[in-house]
Amino acid sequence: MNTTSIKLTDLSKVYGKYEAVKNLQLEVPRGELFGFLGPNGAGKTSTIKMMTGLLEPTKGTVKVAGINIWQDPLEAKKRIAYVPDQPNLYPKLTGWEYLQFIASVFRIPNKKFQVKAEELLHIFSLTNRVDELIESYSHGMKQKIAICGALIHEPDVLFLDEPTVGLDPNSARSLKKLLRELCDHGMTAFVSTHILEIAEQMCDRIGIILEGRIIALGTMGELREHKGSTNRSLEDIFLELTGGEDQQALISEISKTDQGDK
Ligand SMILES: Nc1ncnc2c1ncn2[C@@H]1O[C@H](COP(=O)(O)OP(=O)(O)OP(=O)(O)O)[C@@H](O)[C@H]1O
Repeated sequence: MNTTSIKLTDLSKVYGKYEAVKNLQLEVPRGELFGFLGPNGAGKTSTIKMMTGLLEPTKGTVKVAGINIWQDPLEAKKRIAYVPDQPNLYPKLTGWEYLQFIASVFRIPNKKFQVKAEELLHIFSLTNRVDELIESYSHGMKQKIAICGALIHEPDVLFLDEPTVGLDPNSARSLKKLLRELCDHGMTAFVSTHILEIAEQMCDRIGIILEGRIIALGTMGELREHKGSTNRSLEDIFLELTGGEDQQALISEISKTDQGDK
């Protein structure tokens, strides 16, 4: 059985003359909850879009669930789901109609759809709002219905861009718990986030991307070991690796000077 769920080989993206993603090599095994971190502009969204068939790579290959997404996009897309940070929904559909629409695209039998949809809506406390138009939903509710839509066809690989931004603490906790359970049952999740606490708490492995290259990869324990200390937080490691520590020191210096000036 092939246990590699995502495989990137030499994946690169050049915009004009700017190399945004540089020769990425990465393997994510089946069932892993992988956290993809990096500062603004590091290349996270470009990478995820290439992995989900939305942006053509300049060079290199992406395999998801053993399928090359650029050679066999239809087959690959049956196995994956992607929730962008600003999901595109249909405002004039109700939440239930939206889920029905997704289920029809994936040809899910009605009975199976009903059970799955009700289960997901319950997890995200949307059951009572499902007959309202999506345009009346709050930002967090829109995000939650997008996540329900992504999970309705039980994808092998789920890509999430900043999934907890806009979610209240209860919903964020439900999402974390659900992702863990789904990954324990064999789904693979590739989650890009700026919220380091989330990556630290829930991801099996973390990859840090900077200027288009993966500069660190491993479990929290491995990242700490690599940096030579067992009790460092992901924030410390991230800031050190991405050069944010210098900025942090500068900010402290400036704020000291400001206070001294008063
Ligand atoms: N369509 C485009 N044309 C030109 N340059 C682009 C385009 N899309 C992204 N870039 C550039 O590529 C680099 C990587 O962008 P990308 O959106 O992948 O980063 P990111 O890590 O997702 O950033 P953020 O955390 O701010 O969302 C940035 O320098 C960005 O300006």
